[in-house]
Amino acid sequence: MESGAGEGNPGNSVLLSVRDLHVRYGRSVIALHGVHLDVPPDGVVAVLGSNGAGKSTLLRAVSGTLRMHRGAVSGGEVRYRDRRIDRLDPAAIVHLGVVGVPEGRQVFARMTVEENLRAGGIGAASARGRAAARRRVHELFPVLADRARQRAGLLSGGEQQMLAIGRALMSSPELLLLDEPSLGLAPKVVDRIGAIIREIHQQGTAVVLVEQNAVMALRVAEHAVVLEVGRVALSGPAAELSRSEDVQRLYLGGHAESQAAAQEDAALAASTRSASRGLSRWTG
Ligand SMILES: Nc1ncnc2c1ncn2[C@@H]1O[C@H](COP(=O)(O)OP(=O)(O)OP(=O)(O)O)[C@@H](O)[C@H]1O
Repeated sequence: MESGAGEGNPGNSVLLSVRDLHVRYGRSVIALHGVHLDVPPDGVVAVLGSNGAGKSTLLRAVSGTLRMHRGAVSGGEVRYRDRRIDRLDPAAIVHLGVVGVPEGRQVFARMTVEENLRAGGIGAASARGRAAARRRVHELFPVLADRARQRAGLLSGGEQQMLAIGRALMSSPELLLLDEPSLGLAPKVVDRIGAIIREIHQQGTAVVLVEQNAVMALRVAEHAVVLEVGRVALSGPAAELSRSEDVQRLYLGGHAESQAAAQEDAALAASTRSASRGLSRWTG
């Protein structure tokens, strides 16, 4: 299989490379058992799976935040631009260009929208860089410009999610880690968030998208992996995964229209790529 989700070709075509990653919480919980993931530069990779499969754990291992949750990498490695990052602290990883948006829209509720964005831009290299990032955020999310002086806690759920993503974009990341951005949002808002993630990707930012909403994720992503109890059970191009019987039964079940739409969108995304790639079933 080419670079993308699952096991790929380490090298220049890979921005993020997760190899044989094992993660524990305390002594007794083993959350990941040898996970592989590749993200190409400018790629969007979805990580699907049900509750407790290990999706957030994988993002925490990449963003360096495992320790905040009493977790630790117990084997394998995470490389970003071929540099080992699994022993770095979260601030150093942000500095390299990898920024996460944790599950649950953790905006600073008592601060204004503008103050939230400013907080996200603190690490930006220059005032000019911050201004350019703010322009980009306001273009992607005009509501954040309209509500600049409003307290973030008064925004709707969807607007708070937009603010959380906008705040992450303020440091102009190369790789954005999104943990369940659709959680608890109405279908129309989910569609809007999905469209914005695509736009962010088209502007040149790579994305790892953790989602339980497989319909949305397979529309947005080029590649996807399915985690089952801490292992990669399936990986491949999103178009092929959305045709897979297992994925349809377990994650797209009963949504015939959604399945068709996801397949159509994923096929469209796939048609823009020249190489044809195969679906891998993981057994390890
Ligand atoms: N801080 C923690 N301490 C102990 N166990 C944890 C901790 N965080 C997660 N786990 C366990 O690790 C496993 C993977 O959890 P994780 O949150 O990564 O799954 P997930 O796929 O993101 O699930 P969800 O979609 O429900 O967020 C689960 O068994 C979970 O109970």
